[in-house]
Amino acid sequence: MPRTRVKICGITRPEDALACARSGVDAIGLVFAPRSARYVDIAQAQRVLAGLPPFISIVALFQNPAAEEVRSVLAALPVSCLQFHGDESETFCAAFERPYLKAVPMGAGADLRDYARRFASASALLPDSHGGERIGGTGETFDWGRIPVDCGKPIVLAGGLHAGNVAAAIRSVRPWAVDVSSGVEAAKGIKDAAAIAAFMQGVTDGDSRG
Ligand SMILES: O=C(O)c1ccccc1N[C@@H]1O[C@H](COP(=O)(O)O)[C@@H](O)[C@H]1O
Repeated sequence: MPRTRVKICGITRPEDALACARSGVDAIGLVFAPRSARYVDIAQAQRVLAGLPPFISIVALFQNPAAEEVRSVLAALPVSCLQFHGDESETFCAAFERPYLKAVPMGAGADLRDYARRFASASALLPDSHGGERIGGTGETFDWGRIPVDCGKPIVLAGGLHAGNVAAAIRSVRPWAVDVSSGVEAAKGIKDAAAIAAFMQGVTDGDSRG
């Protein structure tokens, strides 16, 4: 089994991007959803990425953006992957010829197999606790038992993960990757290097036992 990949989302400061790199994080997420407390504009995103060593994937997160907003970010930043966290259609998500993650709000009735069929072009599905008024980055978990063993797409598990529960989440879901924002923060948009390191240890524990 490959080790579970880790994405840390909502990076707003260069020092937090470096803390991720030093802890062995695979991907960092930049939030371009204006309603988020973790929103960065392109200039801030460029500052965040300026001192980052190579081989760390950059994920650009959007929520119901205009196509032009996505294109502006892609033109200005070395984005490896897009993340769509709203009600975007498959046609829209696929229009940028870039790998993308499609977030799935795990409210009542959410059906990951159905999403896998409808978003055949997605690289992975990202089940999360958002939906309704909750835009994402909620820090809330959902019932991991609702994720089918093989839904037809790799799973990037999100929603309320932290150092204390990520090992159990990995043993329960066996996702391709885990994604965290609130659970490694000192305050909204301000990451905590010790919490990131502890989270990485939790991932190692989840991979090594059970
Ligand atoms: O992080 C945000 O502020 C955000 C805003 C809008 C949509 C998604 C957002 N974050 C994503 O939410 C999940 C879970 O976050 P948390 O660990 O529960 O805080 C994660 O995929 C973030 O990428």
